[in-house]
Amino acid sequence: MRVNQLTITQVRNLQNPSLNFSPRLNIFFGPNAAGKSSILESLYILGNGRSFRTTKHNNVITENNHDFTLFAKVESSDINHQLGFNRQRNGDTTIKLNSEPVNRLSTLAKLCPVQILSPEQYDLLVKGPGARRKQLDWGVFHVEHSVLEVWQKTNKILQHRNKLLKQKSGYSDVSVWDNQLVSLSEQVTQLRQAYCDKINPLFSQLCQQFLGQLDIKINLFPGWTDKHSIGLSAIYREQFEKDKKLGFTQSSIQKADLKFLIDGTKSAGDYLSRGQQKLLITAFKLAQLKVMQAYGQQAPVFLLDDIGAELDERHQNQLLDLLASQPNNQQIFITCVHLEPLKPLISHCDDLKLFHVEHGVVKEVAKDEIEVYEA
Ligand SMILES: Nc1ncnc2c1ncn2[C@@H]1O[C@H](COP(=O)(O)OP(=O)(O)OP(=O)(O)O)[C@@H](O)[C@H]1O
Repeated sequence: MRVNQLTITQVRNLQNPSLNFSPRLNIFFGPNAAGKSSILESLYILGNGRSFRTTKHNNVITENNHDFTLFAKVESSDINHQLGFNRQRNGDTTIKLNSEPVNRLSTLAKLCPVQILSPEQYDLLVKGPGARRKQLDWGVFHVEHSVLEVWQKTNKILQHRNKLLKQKSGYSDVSVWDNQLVSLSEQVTQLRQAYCDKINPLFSQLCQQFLGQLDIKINLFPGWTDKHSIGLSAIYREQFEKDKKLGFTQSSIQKADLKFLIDGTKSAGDYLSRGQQKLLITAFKLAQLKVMQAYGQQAPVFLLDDIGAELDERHQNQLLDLLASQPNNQQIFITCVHLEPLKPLISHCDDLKLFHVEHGVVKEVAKDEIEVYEA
């Protein structure tokens, strides 16, 4: 998938730019607080319906305005589409695809897969399991769209079961749902496990590149522990009284987690330095990108926010080499303050666009003009 054109209206400090992008590499450079990340935020919203920086949509709307609008021309599976996204301060959202209203965010996600690596995500290992599960499920969905229906059914039954548990219903009433719940939970787990099996060799290889000889792998925790291999049905039977007391199902796909383990046992979050954790997350995101390139319906747009901020020179160069070796159908958007470290990537790539951003004004700059800005 690629974004060919984007018009941004009333997003943060941006002065309503209308931008034509390169299908390969787009670099936004300029001083702090210029508006660079706000452009990536707009691209991210196109594919996810929400920001990666805030859970509050209203923060994205330019102060003293009522709404923001994004209008994009995108190419998805070789078909051109026009995509519009408008969000009002009162929460009303209108999404239009080729002038037709879109009611489901999953339609956006299928059409415009967007992956991001930003400083906000470097603490993924030490955050709660929810953030890791989100990353996992994002990857599973983009390799196997059918998982969405299974998730939705599973979550509906879980909600119903939890309601009965809260009402202190008896075992016979609650367990009516268990067979179906177990079967659906196993389907979700199988798809998650299949994704982990796909990503692990690519992830380990990238970790070796970034972190040296450490043996790091991803392990899926399905959401329950089955020490005696009794199966989920028996676990539900065993845990019923405790579930009833708590008022919810303790063992479920909603408790799943991705464990990043060193030598199969040590938790990477407890063992690695902050810097190493950042490299691990970078390797994980790149592995997700590679899985999608290999198995997904289409390659996602890859956003790299503040590329120079968190990595030392050697690792930044490794990342840039990896970006330079991405396949031709991989569209990349990068933000940075200074272009100097990116010069090898810039000279290597023929099909790139550079944009200078300052005080919310975005201006396309030719390769031979950049010295003026870097002076
Ligand atoms: N709702 C808003 N309305 C107007 N301006 C806003 C709004 N929200 C944030 N801003 C301002 O927009 C500017 C753009 O921030 P942004 O994070 O996009 O810049 P940046 O170029 O990525 O900066 P950095 O290099 O420091 O990460 C900031 O000055 C911020 O204070």
